[in-house]
Amino acid sequence: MAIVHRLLRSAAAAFSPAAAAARRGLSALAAEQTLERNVQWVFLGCPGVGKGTYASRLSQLVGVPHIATGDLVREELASSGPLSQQLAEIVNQGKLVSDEIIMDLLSKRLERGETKGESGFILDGFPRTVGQAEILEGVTEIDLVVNLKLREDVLLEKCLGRRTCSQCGGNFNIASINVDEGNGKPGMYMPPLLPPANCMSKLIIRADDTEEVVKKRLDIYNELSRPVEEFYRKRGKLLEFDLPGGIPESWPKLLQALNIEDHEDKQCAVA
Ligand SMILES: Nc1ncnc2c1ncn2[C@@H]1O[C@H](COP(=O)(O)OP(=O)(O)O)[C@@H](O)[C@H]1O
Repeated sequence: MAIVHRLLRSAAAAFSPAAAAARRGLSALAAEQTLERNVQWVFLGCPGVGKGTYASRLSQLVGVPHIATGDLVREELASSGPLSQQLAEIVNQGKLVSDEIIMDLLSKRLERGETKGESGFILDGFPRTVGQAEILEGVTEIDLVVNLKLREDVLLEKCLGRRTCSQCGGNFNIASINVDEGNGKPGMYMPPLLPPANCMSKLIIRADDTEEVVKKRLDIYNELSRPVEEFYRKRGKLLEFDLPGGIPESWPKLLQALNIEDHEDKQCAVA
């Protein structure tokens, strides 16, 4: 991890073609830390698919940090630091932040984690372009990439239903999705994930979760992030996962696909 954040930082500072060759040379150094370490996974998927929800649950189960670059961007935005105005304009238009800024935020986050003894990670929202995937590949080994998939009309509804508690930071979703396919095809039911009563009056909506901006983010995903799926598919690292429904239905199936047992879930079920 120490190596990963240092290398990401040097990647952030070195965006010239001449630096590309040097970056490739760094991979040998990074390989040292793949011998004995925690998992290094990536979650891909369109806005609203549930990357944050599933990556966060898995990170608790596997014992590695869940690092969402969207959260890092929002923290920076809220900090009213020198970048916040610039970031607000980009994010609220649904556009991508520059690689340089993202690398800088990510390497700082990894560095903070390292001082707390963290190792391994589940990345959510990074890499989002083939360029970012190449940089990541140049600095460390990714073991597995989970590609979460859901139909586009449902994604929009899910984004519009997202709510966050401004006090506890909990993420909820008020959308109740019930797609009836007809023609004998299986429908899809995703119950809302409602907040507890004490969060109800403190719910906020992300500024970029408006219909116009979500549509723009979906377009950008299709243009710039979809090729990242192919990048990892070619390397045999992509696990495709079609979400069958809401969390109660999808979570056990995702664990099954990942070959992971959730003992706590079983204990809860028994209790
Ligand atoms: N890896 C990244 N590269 C560029 N911009 C990013 C990246 N991660 C997050 N962002 C910025 O932060 C915003 C919110 O990210 P995120 O919470 O991951 O959104 P989404 O719900 O669209 O997956 C993005 O629309 C983008 O502006």
